Amino acid sequence: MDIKECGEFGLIDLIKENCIVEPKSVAVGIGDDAAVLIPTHNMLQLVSADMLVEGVHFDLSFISPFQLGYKSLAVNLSDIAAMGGIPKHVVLSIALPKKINVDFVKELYRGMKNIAQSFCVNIVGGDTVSTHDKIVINVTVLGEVEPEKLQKRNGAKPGDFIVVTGTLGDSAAGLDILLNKKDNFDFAEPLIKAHLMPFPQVELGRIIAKYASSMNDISDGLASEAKEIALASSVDVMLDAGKVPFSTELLQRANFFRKTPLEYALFGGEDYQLLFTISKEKYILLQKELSNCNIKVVGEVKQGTGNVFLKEYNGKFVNLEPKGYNHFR
Ligand SMILES: Nc1ncnc2c1ncn2[C@@H]1O[C@H](COP(=O)(O)OP(=O)(O)OP(=O)(O)O)[C@@H](O)[C@H]1O
Ligand SMILES: Cc1ncc(C[n+]2csc(CCOP(=O)(O)O)c2C)c(N)n1
Ligand SMILES: [Mg+2]
Ligand SMILES: [Mg+2]
Ligand SMILES: [Mg+2]
Repeated sequence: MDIKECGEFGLIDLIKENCIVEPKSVAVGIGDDAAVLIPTHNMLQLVSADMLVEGVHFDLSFISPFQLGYKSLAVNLSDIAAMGGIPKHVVLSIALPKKINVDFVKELYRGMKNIAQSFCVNIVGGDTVSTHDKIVINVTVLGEVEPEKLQKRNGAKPGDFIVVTGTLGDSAAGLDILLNKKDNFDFAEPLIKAHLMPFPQVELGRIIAKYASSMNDISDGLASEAKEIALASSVDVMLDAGKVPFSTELLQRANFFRKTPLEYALFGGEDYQLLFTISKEKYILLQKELSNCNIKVVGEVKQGTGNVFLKEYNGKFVNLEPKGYNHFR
């Protein structure tokens, strides 16, 4: 069905089913001038927003509407994970060209509701408007965190380890495959999945939050995110190239790509893994709690003034420019 037949209100009617998965904290959901939410006693409230623009963040020739819906929420839940919090609600605003098909919108929301359900997040409202050309999706996410678990970017201390979750560079390598329209080899599948459907590290973030001194999620690349922690904490960060964790898919097929795994990890972005600092004593406690350890020390925090240095494979230290993804460069 054409979107013109359905209209703005018909569209909202289609969207509003199955939006509330955890009704205890929602007094009013979709259907009024504003949603009414019931915060949990003694919890700090977190709010964050990230927008996705067609042609900048996604290309409809290689992302399905389901995947786009999923990813739009995933990148936002990742920011709540980076604060050590629990995502609770999302507000979804979409701008759609008139030529779009209603089935596209249904699939988009199926992707959104799929991830919302698995993270027990309510869709409590949004806005629907038309655009002349490109699709724009804006997500505002609301979350909660205990005051003692709140993780900011400014708590890194000299002597801390700097640590990442998961593997890095997969998403940027996956994007390269998609952009260059290379044939889909078996090994490419997990890399492409890392790009199209990143998994926000909420559960790990909750555990790390008990021990870490600062945290960030990796949207713009390791170099850029490390710089944000270094600047906010007024310290220097020393990253060790030899310690950056890579997936076997990326490592074994490194020759296949235009860039090295390290370049993808440092400057690629969209990994949506967590980068955090932690004292050496607390790192031992964290490792004990995470028996199936999916974290890796990639360097150390030193006294300083906001610089990031990289120990290259040859042992030489270089000043690392935060030349990750930057919208206006
Ligand atoms: N247009 C804006 N108006 C007000 N605040 C903004 C605006 N854009 C960004 N911010 C704020 O700037 C800070 C940094 O935002 P930024 O988007 O760089 O972080 P991020 O969401 O973690 O990264 P990314 O967008 O790459 O995932 C946040 O506090 C954010 O709320
Ligand atoms: C078609 C297409 N071209 C390029 C990219 C790469 N890209 C876009 S935004 C971004 C950083 C994160 O965004 P933000 O900082 O806005 O959160 C990256 C790495 C993509 N995903 N799709
Ligand atoms: Mg942002
Ligand atoms: Mg972030
Ligand atoms: Mg960014």
